[in-house]
Amino acid sequence: MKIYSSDQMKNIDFETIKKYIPGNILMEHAGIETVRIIEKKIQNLSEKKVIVLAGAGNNGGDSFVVARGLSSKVSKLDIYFIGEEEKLSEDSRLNYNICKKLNLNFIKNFEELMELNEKFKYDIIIDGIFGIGLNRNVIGEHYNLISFVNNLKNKFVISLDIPSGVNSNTGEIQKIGINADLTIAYHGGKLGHFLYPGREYRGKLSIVDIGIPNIVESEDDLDDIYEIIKKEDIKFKIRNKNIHKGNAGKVVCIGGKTGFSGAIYMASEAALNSGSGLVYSIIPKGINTILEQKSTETITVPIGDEKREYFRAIDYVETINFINEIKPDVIILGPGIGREEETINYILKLLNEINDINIVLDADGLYAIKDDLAILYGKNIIMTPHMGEFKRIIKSDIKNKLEKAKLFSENYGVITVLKGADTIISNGKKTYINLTGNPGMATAGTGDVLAGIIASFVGQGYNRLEASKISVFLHGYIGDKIAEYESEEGVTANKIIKKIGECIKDIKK
Ligand SMILES: NC(=O)C1=CN([C@@H]2O[C@H](COP(=O)(O)OP(=O)(O)OC[C@H]3O[C@@H](n4cnc5c(N)ncnc54)[C@H](O)[C@@H]3O)[C@@H](O)[C@H]2O)[C@@H](O)CC1
Ligand SMILES: Nc1ncnc2c1ncn2[C@@H]1O[C@H](COP(=O)(O)OP(=O)(O)O)[C@@H](O)[C@H]1O
Ligand SMILES: [K+]
Repeated sequence: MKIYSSDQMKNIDFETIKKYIPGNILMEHAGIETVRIIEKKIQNLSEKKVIVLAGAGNNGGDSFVVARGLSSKVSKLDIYFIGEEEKLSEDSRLNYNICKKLNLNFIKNFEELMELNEKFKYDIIIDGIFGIGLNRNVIGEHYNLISFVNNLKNKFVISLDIPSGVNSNTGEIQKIGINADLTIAYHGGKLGHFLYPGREYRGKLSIVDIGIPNIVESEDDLDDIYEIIKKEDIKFKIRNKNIHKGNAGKVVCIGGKTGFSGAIYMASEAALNSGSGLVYSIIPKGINTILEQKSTETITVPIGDEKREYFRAIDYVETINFINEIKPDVIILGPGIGREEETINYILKLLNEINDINIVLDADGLYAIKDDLAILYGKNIIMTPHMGEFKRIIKSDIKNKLEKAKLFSENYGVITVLKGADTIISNGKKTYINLTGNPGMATAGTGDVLAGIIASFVGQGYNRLEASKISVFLHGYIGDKIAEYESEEGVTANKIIKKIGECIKDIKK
């Protein structure tokens, strides 16, 4: 499902108003649709005492329409306008004046608001303080107002378009944000509704149509496309009836060192359980015995001498020879591989040699390239960093992480799967935010499993972006199933592997 950045949304509003529908009609739609949703969702509405908080922008304008629509349907309604009348936009002023003419009660100042609340105890708060026009940190009287709302007891907070204080592009909180129970968004979801921490602030999300004609978006070919991944967007390919293991996807996992054999084991098992025909694990010989005992279907390919506990640079020759011989569809490079200097050189030498094969670069494979990013150019790479690994690579903080992941993908020609509670997948043009998964997945090895699933789907012929999208959704979906059957605490990487098949079936339904 498509979602929007604030610039895209502003542009859509602008084009609609310029060519087709006046702003005050859009505002009317936004406000009236909001009233309709409130009537549907709030029981005993006629008994409720409502305070409408209106800011100086068009979000405030929407709230004047809501105030007018709700005033006769509730037991008490007051408006607190935090702004200057002279600075209101034409559309907002129109609705402000209607509220005045209707003699709706405007609260004079913050002190009066507190007094009235003491007396009546508002039970519904309409938040029209800021919408997608928020462009700086919230301070002063706005800060105090938001803090006042968040501290109220027994209230139901409804934010118009986006909770005030949440940045609609990044989901970041601009110093303080309204903690909403329900957000009613106009025309479409915004990035800030789905990226944390904004995702936690917005409560339930309802998206309403405000009458923007379809033609506006077809005329406006958006350069960047943002989507959240829905179950119905996941399309698994039908497996060809006469395939054999040699052409059902050949995956090579490269990684492991003493103490970290589990990572490569889990990546390989995840690949197998996602449908790959053949999975090989290239590992330092020193851990071969352990891995052979654990794996039954995976073919282990030990490299180096008996005591070799980690890869050395020279091992790349043997590795490349093997790769040239078996011609895999995809290589996972990095799980459990470690950070020995020799190993880093091994990884860099390998990457220099491999040009046409798909690579999932994970874990310490990402550590190895952190000072040699040019090595990524011209290759078919999916990178799967978590936030810490990504920070190390881009050498900056991860504020505005979506934009940074998108830019990185564009600049280096890779697909970035930036893992977290709101995993972001981008090829630089198209960017997805994933909604599946839960805090139970913050446990050792779940990342290795994801790398294995992604590689498996790449190997089965899905394009890299599609494979990443499907895998991230599926991985989180399985985590959610385990949390539902057992508990979030019960989620482990091994359980995720075991449920891959069942959940693929589930998603196909
Ligand atoms: N006509 C339109 O374009 C439509 C706009 N709509 C509404 O309009 C909203 C966007 O309206 P605006 O662009 O006017 O923006 P907002 O209503 O979000 O507010 C922006 C105003 O707040 C000020 N501001 C921003 N950050 C501030 C801060 N931290 N502290 C104090 N003041 C701050 C800005 O200078 C500006 O005056 C949408 O979210 C939506 O609710 C909808 O009514 C649909 C139609
Ligand atoms: N709070 C969370 N909500 C949803 N998914 C999460 C959460 N925390 C972690 N995950 C997922 O779990 C996986 C963890 O991967 P990673 O950090 O690489 O762990 P490891 O290195 O232990 O395998 C990622 O896919 C991430 O998206
Ligand atoms: K708002």
